[in-house]
Amino acid sequence: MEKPPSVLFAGLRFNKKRFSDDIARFKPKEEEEAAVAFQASDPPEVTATKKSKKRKRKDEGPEIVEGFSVFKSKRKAREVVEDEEAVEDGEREQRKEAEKQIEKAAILRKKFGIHISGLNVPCPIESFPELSSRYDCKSYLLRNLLERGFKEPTPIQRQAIPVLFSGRECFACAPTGSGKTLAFLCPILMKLKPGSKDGIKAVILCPTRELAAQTTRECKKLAKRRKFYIKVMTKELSRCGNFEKIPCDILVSTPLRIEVAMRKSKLDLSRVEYLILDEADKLFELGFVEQIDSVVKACSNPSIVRSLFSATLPESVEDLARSIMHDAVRVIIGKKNSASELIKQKLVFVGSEKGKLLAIRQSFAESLNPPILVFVQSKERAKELYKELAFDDIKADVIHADLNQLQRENAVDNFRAGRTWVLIATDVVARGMDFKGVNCVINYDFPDSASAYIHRIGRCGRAGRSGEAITFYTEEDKPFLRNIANVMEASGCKVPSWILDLRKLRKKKHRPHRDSISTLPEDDAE
Ligand SMILES: Nc1ncnc2c1ncn2[C@@H]1O[C@H](COP(=O)(O)OP(=O)(O)OP(=O)(O)O)[C@@H](O)[C@H]1O
Repeated sequence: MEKPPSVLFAGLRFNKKRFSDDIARFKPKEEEEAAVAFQASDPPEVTATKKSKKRKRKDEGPEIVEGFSVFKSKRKAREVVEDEEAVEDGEREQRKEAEKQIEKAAILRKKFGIHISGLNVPCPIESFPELSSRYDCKSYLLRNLLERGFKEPTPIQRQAIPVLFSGRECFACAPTGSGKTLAFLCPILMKLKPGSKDGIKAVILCPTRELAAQTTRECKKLAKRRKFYIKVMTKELSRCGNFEKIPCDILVSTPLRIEVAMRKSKLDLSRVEYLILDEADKLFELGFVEQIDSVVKACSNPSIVRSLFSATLPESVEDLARSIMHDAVRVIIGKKNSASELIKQKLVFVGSEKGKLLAIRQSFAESLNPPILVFVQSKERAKELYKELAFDDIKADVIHADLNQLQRENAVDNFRAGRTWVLIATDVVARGMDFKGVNCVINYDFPDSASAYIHRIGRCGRAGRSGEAITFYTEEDKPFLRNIANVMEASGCKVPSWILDLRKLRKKKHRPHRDSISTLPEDDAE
């Protein structure tokens, strides 16, 4: 099993006074060794060598007291030389091994576009079975991964699993649909003992109930064949659940519900070992940040491992998080804050609100390739567009925050099952939701920021599949085009040069008042 790097230096105990001359001779080497180990990737084999050496030295018996007899000191001198040689050999071997591991890690990272910062970052895994050889991962988990059809780890999984498993805190930024969920669930399941009676051991926070429910489902599938208690925080649980009696190893919640539970129910988070903030940049936005703060405080276990995951992690969020994290590792896959390269992105000028309705109808008439997700700016507009499309013999549905939980769940389930072809949505499903096989995302209303754009279009082009994203824009949206165009260009899409020449805008959010969506003349629409 992988051990912290400090183990590498344990066991070397010299009588410094006695061997001061030798120490002087060895000094430069020690420094060199420290430098190598600082960069080293926790090579497990190296750790093992050192451990056995430590044991051997202990078995050699008590140290000989200087000046005890001439015979003994002669023997001692010979032993010292032998010892030195052995230490030199060991060190050389160790250094060679560490260098090999560093090289291997560098090759893997280059191959998979993994960028890291932080000291002593564990080597990425080459394959899922390596979890078992390197970390003693139980066979049930490998079996579950295989059953889900996951043959190879994705780049974020290759790096984030070893990082979290070895107890390092972590910021992770990887494209939408690249398997971040499994990257944090795997190490949690590997590390925790199932069915513990002494409280919640892992907390996963997500910005929406839909995402919390999805993550819980994913976690249960991965934990199959093990008696983990995995719970999603429902409204009832948060208000009147007695967590002293409810067995729970892993708790998934929105920030609001967990905060209510901390106030109203007996929710003790002091034994939590893993705290994951999924869609972390959203969780650090105004409206969530106070709740997050109280959860972070309540997770008071000194050895807690906290981590942030998102497809978009602005510097401001990293700075804020860095102030609470210890010795965190930063893992970026590909280019930071960029859209998935699997999505073909297109900007379409529609002139006005009326133009949008014509354009979407025309697009559906030409080729309707469901499932299609259509994003609008507000719940009012979602209802309006739904009314319009309902006339058109298209199996459409709508999801927004005005629906009750059951209606929201039904909308998601029907879309997942293919009973709904077109789902009209607000940003409530823009983040994290994994609708399998969405072919096209239409931004009916221009997204309010570059990160909103990345997450919205990221509902297609997931898990290696291709997708298409169409963004309508009007005269009013033109000044904000450049933000989106930059994202498009960074992910390899063609963008007209005039857009890239537009002036940079200071204002990041764009949420204009828009005319209502209707084919009726203005007066009739009133
Ligand atoms: N190793 C793997 N091999 C194949 N598919 C995988 C693998 N890991 C995860 N997936 C699948 O990839 C899809 C996307 O995964 P996930 O939802 O975790 O993405 P994400 O990176 O969290 O995306 P988002 O940023 O949108 O939240 C899921 O359907 C998941 O089952």
